[in-house]
Amino acid sequence: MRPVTALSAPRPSGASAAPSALGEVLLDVHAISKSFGDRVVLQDMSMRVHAGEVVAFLGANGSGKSTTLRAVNGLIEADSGDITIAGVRLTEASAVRRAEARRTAATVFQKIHLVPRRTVLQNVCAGGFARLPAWRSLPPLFGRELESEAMACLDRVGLADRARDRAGSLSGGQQQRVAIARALCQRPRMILADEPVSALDPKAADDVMQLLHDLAAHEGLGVAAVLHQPQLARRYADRVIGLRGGRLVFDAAVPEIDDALLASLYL
Ligand SMILES: Nc1ncnc2c1ncn2[C@@H]1O[C@H](COP(=O)(O)OP(=O)(O)OP(=O)(O)O)[C@@H](O)[C@H]1O
Repeated sequence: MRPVTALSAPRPSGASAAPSALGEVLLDVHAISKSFGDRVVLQDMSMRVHAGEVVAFLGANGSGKSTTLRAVNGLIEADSGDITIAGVRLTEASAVRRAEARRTAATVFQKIHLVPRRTVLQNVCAGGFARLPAWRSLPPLFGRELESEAMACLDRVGLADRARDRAGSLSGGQQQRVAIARALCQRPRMILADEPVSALDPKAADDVMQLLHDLAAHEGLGVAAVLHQPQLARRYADRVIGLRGGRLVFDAAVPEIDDALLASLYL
Protein backbone atom coordinates (compact mmCIF):
# COMPACT_ATOMS: atom_id res chain seq x y z
CA MET A 1 0.00 0.00 0.00
CA ARG A 2 1.39 3.41 -0.95
CA PRO A 3 1.71 5.91 1.89
CA VAL A 4 0.30 9.38 1.70
CA THR A 5 2.90 11.37 -0.18
CA ALA A 6 3.21 15.08 -0.59
CA LEU A 7 4.26 15.45 -4.20
CA SER A 8 4.87 19.15 -4.26
CA ALA A 9 8.62 18.60 -4.62
CA PRO A 10 9.65 17.95 -8.23
CA ARG A 11 10.73 14.42 -9.06
CA PRO A 12 12.85 13.35 -11.98
CA SER A 13 10.82 12.81 -15.13
CA GLY A 14 10.52 9.14 -16.03
CA ALA A 15 11.56 7.94 -12.55
CA SER A 16 9.43 5.06 -11.32
CA ALA A 17 7.94 5.72 -7.91
CA ALA A 18 5.36 2.98 -8.35
CA PRO A 19 5.39 -0.30 -6.50
CA SER A 20 5.73 -3.22 -8.92
CA ALA A 21 2.13 -4.32 -8.25
CA LEU A 22 0.94 -1.38 -10.30
CA GLY A 23 0.74 -1.68 -14.07
CA GLU A 24 2.69 0.24 -16.65
CA VAL A 25 2.66 4.05 -16.38
CA LEU A 26 0.16 5.25 -19.00
CA LEU A 27 0.19 8.90 -18.00
CA ASP A 28 2.98 10.85 -16.34
CA VAL A 29 2.21 14.49 -15.61
CA HIS A 30 5.34 16.15 -14.33
CA ALA A 31 5.39 19.59 -12.70
CA ILE A 32 2.96 21.28 -15.07
CA SER A 33 1.87 24.86 -14.51
CA LYS A 34 -0.84 26.86 -16.21
CA SER A 35 -1.97 30.47 -15.96
CA PHE A 36 -4.85 32.26 -17.59
CA GLY A 37 -3.76 35.88 -17.86
CA ASP A 38 -2.20 36.67 -14.49
CA ARG A 39 -4.21 34.01 -12.66
CA VAL A 40 -2.14 30.93 -11.85
CA VAL A 41 -4.51 27.94 -11.90
CA LEU A 42 -2.01 25.05 -11.79
CA GLN A 43 1.38 25.10 -10.13
CA ASP A 44 3.94 22.28 -10.31
CA MET A 45 1.24 19.66 -10.63
CA SER A 46 2.50 16.07 -10.89
CA MET A 47 0.55 12.82 -11.02
CA ARG A 48 0.51 9.44 -12.72
CA VAL A 49 -2.00 6.94 -13.95
CA HIS A 50 -1.03 3.28 -14.24
CA ALA A 51 -2.70 0.57 -16.26
CA GLY A 52 -5.41 -1.12 -14.22
CA GLU A 53 -6.07 1.64 -11.69
CA VAL A 54 -8.72 4.27 -11.08
CA VAL A 55 -7.31 7.60 -9.95
CA ALA A 56 -9.83 10.12 -8.61
CA PHE A 57 -9.24 13.87 -8.52
CA LEU A 58 -10.84 15.62 -5.56
CA GLY A 59 -10.78 19.29 -4.64
CA ALA A 60 -12.98 22.33 -4.25
CA ASN A 61 -14.43 24.23 -7.21
CA GLY A 62 -11.68 25.96 -9.12
CA SER A 63 -8.84 23.89 -7.63
CA GLY A 64 -7.55 22.86 -11.07
CA LYS A 65 -8.93 19.33 -11.53
CA SER A 66 -10.43 19.88 -15.00
CA THR A 67 -7.49 22.02 -16.08
CA THR A 68 -5.18 19.07 -15.38
CA LEU A 69 -7.29 16.74 -17.54
CA ARG A 70 -7.60 19.35 -20.27
CA ALA A 71 -3.82 19.76 -20.39
CA VAL A 72 -3.59 16.00 -20.91
CA ASN A 73 -6.24 15.72 -23.62
CA GLY A 74 -5.02 18.80 -25.47
CA LEU A 75 -7.97 21.12 -24.95
CA ILE A 76 -5.37 23.46 -23.46
CA GLU A 77 -1.56 23.39 -23.40
CA ALA A 78 0.37 23.67 -20.13
CA ASP A 79 2.75 26.64 -19.88
CA SER A 80 5.56 24.49 -18.47
CA GLY A 81 6.28 20.98 -17.26
CA ASP A 82 6.06 17.67 -19.08
CA ILE A 83 3.28 15.29 -19.97
CA THR A 84 4.09 11.76 -21.15
CA ILE A 85 1.24 9.66 -22.52
CA ALA A 86 1.78 6.00 -23.35
CA GLY A 87 5.52 6.59 -23.39
CA VAL A 88 5.37 9.64 -25.68
CA ARG A 89 6.74 12.84 -24.14
CA LEU A 90 4.47 15.43 -25.70
CA THR A 91 6.88 18.35 -25.61
CA GLU A 92 9.40 16.40 -27.70
CA ALA A 93 7.02 14.65 -30.09
CA SER A 94 5.93 15.68 -33.57
CA ALA A 95 2.36 16.92 -33.99
CA VAL A 96 1.38 13.55 -35.47
CA ARG A 97 2.92 11.54 -32.60
CA ARG A 98 1.32 13.93 -30.07
CA ALA A 99 -2.10 13.41 -31.63
CA GLU A 100 -1.60 9.63 -31.71
CA ALA A 101 -0.55 9.57 -28.06
CA ARG A 102 -3.50 11.73 -27.05
CA ARG A 103 -5.88 9.39 -28.89
CA THR A 104 -4.85 6.64 -26.46
CA ALA A 105 -6.63 8.69 -23.77
CA ALA A 106 -10.36 9.02 -24.46
CA THR A 107 -12.30 11.73 -22.65
CA VAL A 108 -15.76 11.41 -21.14
CA PHE A 109 -17.49 14.60 -19.97
CA GLN A 110 -20.28 15.49 -17.55
CA LYS A 111 -22.26 16.82 -20.52
CA ILE A 112 -22.59 13.66 -22.50
CA HIS A 113 -22.85 15.10 -26.04
CA LEU A 114 -24.56 12.19 -27.78
CA VAL A 115 -26.55 12.93 -30.93
CA PRO A 116 -30.00 12.23 -29.51
CA ARG A 117 -31.81 11.48 -32.78
CA ARG A 118 -29.18 9.00 -33.94
CA THR A 119 -29.15 5.42 -32.72
CA VAL A 120 -27.04 4.32 -29.80
CA LEU A 121 -24.92 2.26 -32.20
CA GLN A 122 -24.31 5.21 -34.54
CA ASN A 123 -23.21 7.30 -31.57
CA VAL A 124 -20.75 4.64 -30.45
CA CYS A 125 -19.35 4.28 -33.99
CA ALA A 126 -18.36 7.96 -33.77
CA GLY A 127 -15.62 6.93 -31.33
CA GLY A 128 -13.89 5.12 -34.20
CA PHE A 129 -14.06 7.99 -36.71
CA ALA A 130 -10.54 9.21 -36.00
CA ARG A 131 -9.33 6.00 -37.66
CA LEU A 132 -11.48 6.51 -40.80
CA PRO A 133 -11.13 8.89 -43.72
CA ALA A 134 -13.64 11.76 -43.28
CA TRP A 135 -15.86 10.62 -46.17
CA ARG A 136 -16.59 7.34 -44.35
CA SER A 137 -17.95 8.97 -41.19
CA LEU A 138 -21.51 9.28 -42.58
CA PRO A 139 -23.89 6.62 -41.21
CA PRO A 140 -24.39 4.58 -44.44
CA LEU A 141 -20.63 4.34 -44.91
CA PHE A 142 -19.50 3.26 -41.45
CA GLY A 143 -18.84 -0.28 -42.58
CA ARG A 144 -19.60 -3.59 -40.92
CA GLU A 145 -16.26 -3.75 -39.17
CA LEU A 146 -16.74 -0.52 -37.23
CA GLU A 147 -20.34 -1.44 -36.40
CA SER A 148 -19.35 -4.79 -34.98
CA GLU A 149 -16.58 -3.16 -32.95
CA ALA A 150 -19.12 -0.62 -31.66
CA MET A 151 -21.49 -3.48 -30.74
CA ALA A 152 -18.68 -5.12 -28.79
CA CYS A 153 -18.08 -1.83 -26.95
CA LEU A 154 -21.80 -1.59 -26.14
CA ASP A 155 -21.64 -5.12 -24.82
CA ARG A 156 -18.77 -4.11 -22.51
CA VAL A 157 -20.98 -1.40 -20.95
CA GLY A 158 -24.02 -3.71 -20.76
CA LEU A 159 -26.15 -1.93 -23.37
CA ALA A 160 -25.94 -4.12 -26.48
CA ASP A 161 -29.71 -4.64 -26.33
CA ARG A 162 -30.27 -0.86 -26.78
CA ALA A 163 -28.11 -0.54 -29.92
CA ARG A 164 -30.99 0.29 -32.30
CA ASP A 165 -32.78 2.73 -29.95
CA ARG A 166 -32.49 6.47 -30.37
CA ALA A 167 -29.79 7.73 -27.99
CA GLY A 168 -32.14 10.43 -26.71
CA SER A 169 -34.58 7.81 -25.43
CA LEU A 170 -32.12 6.45 -22.84
CA SER A 171 -31.83 7.59 -19.22
CA GLY A 172 -28.98 9.89 -18.17
CA GLY A 173 -27.02 7.03 -16.62
CA GLN A 174 -27.47 4.86 -19.70
CA GLN A 175 -26.40 7.75 -21.92
CA GLN A 176 -23.22 8.16 -19.90
CA ARG A 177 -22.53 4.42 -20.38
CA VAL A 178 -23.07 4.93 -24.14
CA ALA A 179 -20.56 7.80 -23.99
CA ILE A 180 -18.10 5.42 -22.31
CA ALA A 181 -18.77 2.84 -25.06
CA ARG A 182 -18.06 5.57 -27.63
CA ALA A 183 -14.81 6.31 -25.79
CA LEU A 184 -13.93 2.59 -25.86
CA CYS A 185 -14.53 2.54 -29.63
CA GLN A 186 -11.56 4.92 -29.84
CA ARG A 187 -9.46 1.92 -28.60
CA PRO A 188 -8.01 3.89 -25.69
CA ARG A 189 -5.61 2.65 -23.07
CA MET A 190 -6.90 5.25 -20.65
CA ILE A 191 -10.17 7.06 -19.94
CA LEU A 192 -10.17 10.65 -18.69
CA ALA A 193 -13.53 11.31 -17.08
CA ASP A 194 -14.39 14.89 -16.15
CA GLU A 195 -17.21 14.77 -13.59
CA PRO A 196 -18.76 11.73 -15.28
CA VAL A 197 -21.44 11.28 -12.62
CA SER A 198 -22.18 14.82 -11.45
CA ALA A 199 -25.49 14.95 -13.34
CA LEU A 200 -26.61 11.44 -12.35
CA ASP A 201 -28.77 10.12 -9.52
CA PRO A 202 -26.97 8.03 -6.87
CA LYS A 203 -27.89 4.65 -8.41
CA ALA A 204 -26.84 5.69 -11.94
CA ALA A 205 -23.67 7.26 -10.51
CA ASP A 206 -22.82 3.96 -8.80
CA ASP A 207 -23.42 2.04 -12.05
CA VAL A 208 -21.12 4.34 -14.03
CA MET A 209 -18.39 4.27 -11.37
CA GLN A 210 -18.66 0.48 -11.12
CA LEU A 211 -18.25 0.30 -14.90
CA LEU A 212 -15.12 2.51 -14.82
CA HIS A 213 -13.76 0.43 -11.95
CA ASP A 214 -14.38 -2.82 -13.88
CA LEU A 215 -12.74 -1.48 -17.05
CA ALA A 216 -9.64 -0.76 -14.97
CA ALA A 217 -9.66 -3.89 -12.83
CA HIS A 218 -10.63 -6.44 -15.49
CA GLU A 219 -9.43 -4.91 -18.75
CA GLY A 220 -6.35 -3.03 -17.56
CA LEU A 221 -7.41 0.45 -18.66
CA GLY A 222 -6.16 3.40 -16.69
CA VAL A 223 -8.92 5.72 -15.47
CA ALA A 224 -8.56 9.29 -14.20
CA ALA A 225 -11.85 10.71 -12.96
CA VAL A 226 -12.71 14.13 -11.56
CA LEU A 227 -15.28 13.62 -8.82
CA HIS A 228 -17.16 15.82 -6.39
CA GLN A 229 -18.25 12.92 -4.18
CA PRO A 230 -15.48 11.72 -1.83
CA GLN A 231 -17.57 8.65 -0.97
CA LEU A 232 -17.50 7.55 -4.62
CA ALA A 233 -13.73 8.05 -4.70
CA ARG A 234 -13.41 5.90 -1.57
CA ARG A 235 -15.62 3.17 -3.01
CA TYR A 236 -14.38 2.96 -6.60
CA ALA A 237 -10.91 4.54 -6.85
CA ASP A 238 -7.55 3.04 -6.01
CA ARG A 239 -5.84 6.34 -5.44
CA VAL A 240 -6.86 9.95 -4.87
CA ILE A 241 -5.13 13.08 -6.08
CA GLY A 242 -6.11 15.97 -3.79
CA LEU A 243 -5.84 19.49 -5.21
CA ARG A 244 -6.19 22.88 -3.56
CA GLY A 245 -5.61 26.22 -5.24
CA GLY A 246 -3.95 24.61 -8.26
CA ARG A 247 -1.42 22.69 -6.14
CA LEU A 248 -1.17 19.04 -5.29
CA VAL A 249 -1.99 18.50 -1.62
CA PHE A 250 -1.74 14.70 -1.54
CA ASP A 251 -1.46 11.62 -3.73
CA ALA A 252 -2.67 8.76 -1.59
CA ALA A 253 -3.99 5.22 -1.78
CA VAL A 254 -7.65 5.16 -0.76
CA PRO A 255 -7.14 3.26 2.53
CA GLU A 256 -4.76 6.02 3.65
CA ILE A 257 -7.32 8.79 3.26
CA ASP A 258 -9.01 9.89 6.44
CA ASP A 259 -11.59 12.59 7.05
CA ALA A 260 -9.01 15.16 8.16
CA LEU A 261 -7.05 14.74 4.94
CA LEU A 262 -10.20 15.10 2.87
CA ALA A 263 -11.32 18.13 4.87
CA SER A 264 -7.99 19.81 4.13
CA LEU A 265 -9.09 20.08 0.49
CA TYR A 266 -12.21 22.06 1.26
CA LEU A 267 -10.93 24.67 3.75
N1 LIG B 1 -10.27 29.03 -20.25
C1 LIG B 1 -10.13 29.63 -19.06
N2 LIG B 1 -9.92 30.95 -18.97
C2 LIG B 1 -9.75 31.57 -17.78
N3 LIG B 1 -9.79 30.91 -16.59
C3 LIG B 1 -10.00 29.60 -16.62
C4 LIG B 1 -10.18 28.88 -17.85
N4 LIG B 1 -10.36 27.56 -17.56
C5 LIG B 1 -10.31 27.46 -16.21
N5 LIG B 1 -10.09 28.68 -15.66
C6 LIG B 1 -9.95 28.97 -14.22
O1 LIG B 1 -9.02 28.03 -13.71
C7 LIG B 1 -9.37 27.67 -12.38
C8 LIG B 1 -9.42 26.17 -12.28
O2 LIG B 1 -10.50 25.70 -13.07
P1 LIG B 1 -10.85 24.16 -13.18
O3 LIG B 1 -12.01 24.05 -14.12
O4 LIG B 1 -9.65 23.39 -13.50
O5 LIG B 1 -11.28 23.83 -11.71
P2 LIG B 1 -11.99 22.52 -11.16
O6 LIG B 1 -11.19 22.10 -9.97
O7 LIG B 1 -12.19 21.53 -12.24
O8 LIG B 1 -13.36 23.17 -10.67
P3 LIG B 1 -14.87 22.61 -10.68
O9 LIG B 1 -14.93 21.61 -9.60
O10 LIG B 1 -15.67 23.84 -10.37
O11 LIG B 1 -15.15 22.07 -12.05
C9 LIG B 1 -10.70 28.36 -12.08
O12 LIG B 1 -10.45 29.51 -11.35
C10 LIG B 1 -11.22 28.71 -13.46
O13 LIG B 1 -12.02 29.86 -13.42
